[in-house]
Order: sequence, then structure tokens, then C-alpha cells
Amino acid sequence: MILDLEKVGLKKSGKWILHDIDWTINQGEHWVILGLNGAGKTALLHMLCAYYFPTIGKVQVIGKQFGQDILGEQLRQQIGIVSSKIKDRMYGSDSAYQVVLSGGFASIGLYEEPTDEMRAKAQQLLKDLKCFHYANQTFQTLSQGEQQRVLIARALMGDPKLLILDEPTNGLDFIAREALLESIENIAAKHSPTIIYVTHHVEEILPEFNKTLLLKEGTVFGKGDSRDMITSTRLSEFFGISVEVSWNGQRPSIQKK
Ligand SMILES: Nc1ncnc2c1ncn2[C@@H]1O[C@H](COP(=O)(O)OP(=O)(O)OP(=O)(O)O)[C@@H](O)[C@H]1O
Repeated sequence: MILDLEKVGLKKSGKWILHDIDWTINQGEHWVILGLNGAGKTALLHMLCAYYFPTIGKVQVIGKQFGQDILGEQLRQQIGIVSSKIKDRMYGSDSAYQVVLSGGFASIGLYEEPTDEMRAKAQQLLKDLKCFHYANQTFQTLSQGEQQRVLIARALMGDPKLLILDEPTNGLDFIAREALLESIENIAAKHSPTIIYVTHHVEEILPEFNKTLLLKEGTVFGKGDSRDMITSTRLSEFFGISVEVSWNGQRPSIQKK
């Protein structure tokens, strides 16, 4: 089991921002978390990475139970995360290659001498993510789409058991978004971490994301097979407006009725 949350609640500043969350992720599943602004997605991710502790309930991530086993840094080394916060923490003057290598040490910046094996791995990941041709360019000069690719390669350097992609297509144009989604599909096929993909956009649910968690107002509105979650009836109720969902081919699309 990769993740197990039992009756989890989180209170901040006197307010319950997550409540009554039951959620299990098994090996081999890839999940989407779908939720509107303020649904609690970021709070939930912070909890999975042990930045927040649950106020009530039990959280188990990659075999570690919060409060019992060793936590924090050790857990985070097994989780690859790509988010806007991580992006902002990178050193802009580091090259794409250095940024990827730093993932091997789970550090921001490169302070140790990488081994030959790490260099070979970083180069392969740069190729897998189609960023090899700008490997020597500084991070700050890369486009948003290029930066996201580099950050995904960085996250994979530590062979994470869990890869969290928090709204990775934010700020990307349609072409860059589709290209990035194609790379994410390849990761799901070639590398083997469990992926949690957080988004506001139904259209980004790739066929590999076979499971969906619908998060609303800090609690689970629905969870299960994506095909069962992403339907006109369920999402109309979820969003509180009438919507029409169609599954053309392998991916859904949505429009207001
Ligand atoms: N430390 C905190 N103290 C008080 N309230 C908080 C704290 N962190 C988050 N919240 C509140 O909890 C709710 C959920 O916030 P969160 O950032 O998790 O939402 P989100 O689903 O990630 O939204 P978005 O899609 O806009 O990023 C919001 O109403 C937010 O104001």
C-alpha cells in the first residue's frame, strides 16, 4: 500500500480545512485529485509530505505511519514533488542539468560531487523528458513548460515511490500542455512511481490516471474509478452547476449545459 488515510482531519487557525478523509492508494494505481480553488488540495499534499500532521485520524505514507515511524526528511526523499512552490525555490542561475542532478541529493542546489552513475541517470532523464537539448541553459531562462519538464526529471532522480504533480500545466499554452501530458504518460509507462496528479481541469485526466478523488470543501465528495467519477451527473453535483461530460476516446471533456 502506498497511502492510507483513515478519518483524517486537519484544523488550522481554529478552522477544519480537511475533515473525515478516508483514502487508500494501492501499488499500480495512478490518481487524479480534482478540486476547485480552496478545496484543500494543497493542505492534503502538505500532509502527505509530512509538512502538516493530522489533527485527528491516521495517515500512513509508503509504509510509514505518522507519529510512530521516522518521518520528515526520510519520507520526503521517497516522494518526488513538482509544484509551483518547489519551482520558486530553485536557483535560477543553475543549469537544467544541475537542477536535475540536485534531485539525487534531495537538495535545492548542488553541494556534493555527483557520481558517474548519477550523471548518467540525469542525462537519461533529461532525454526521457525531452529536455536534453537545453541541459546547459540556466533554469531562469527556460520557458514555463521547459522548467516543468526539468522539475519532473529532478523529481525522478531519487527513484521516488510516489510522484506528486501539483497542477503541472499551470501557465502552459495548449501545445506545451499536450506535450507535457504526453511526457507524463510516458513516465507512467516507463518509470514506476505511483503518480498523484492534482488539477482543476477535467480534460487533463489521462487514461493512465485510472482513479480519481473528488475533493470539495475539505472532504471527499467521491473517489474511485475515473470513469465512474467523471460523469455528467456526478460532476454537476460536484461543481454545483449543470455540466455535460463526454469521453471522446480516452480522455474526458466538459462543458457547461
Ligand atoms: N495555515 C492555514 N490557516 C488557515 N487556513 C488555511 C491554512 N492553509 C489553508 N487554509 C484554508 O484552507 C482552505 C483550503 O486551502 P488549500 O490551499 O489547501 O486549497 P486548494 O484546493 O489547494 O486551492 P487552490 O486550487 O486555489 O490552490 C482554504 O480556504 C484556505 O484559506
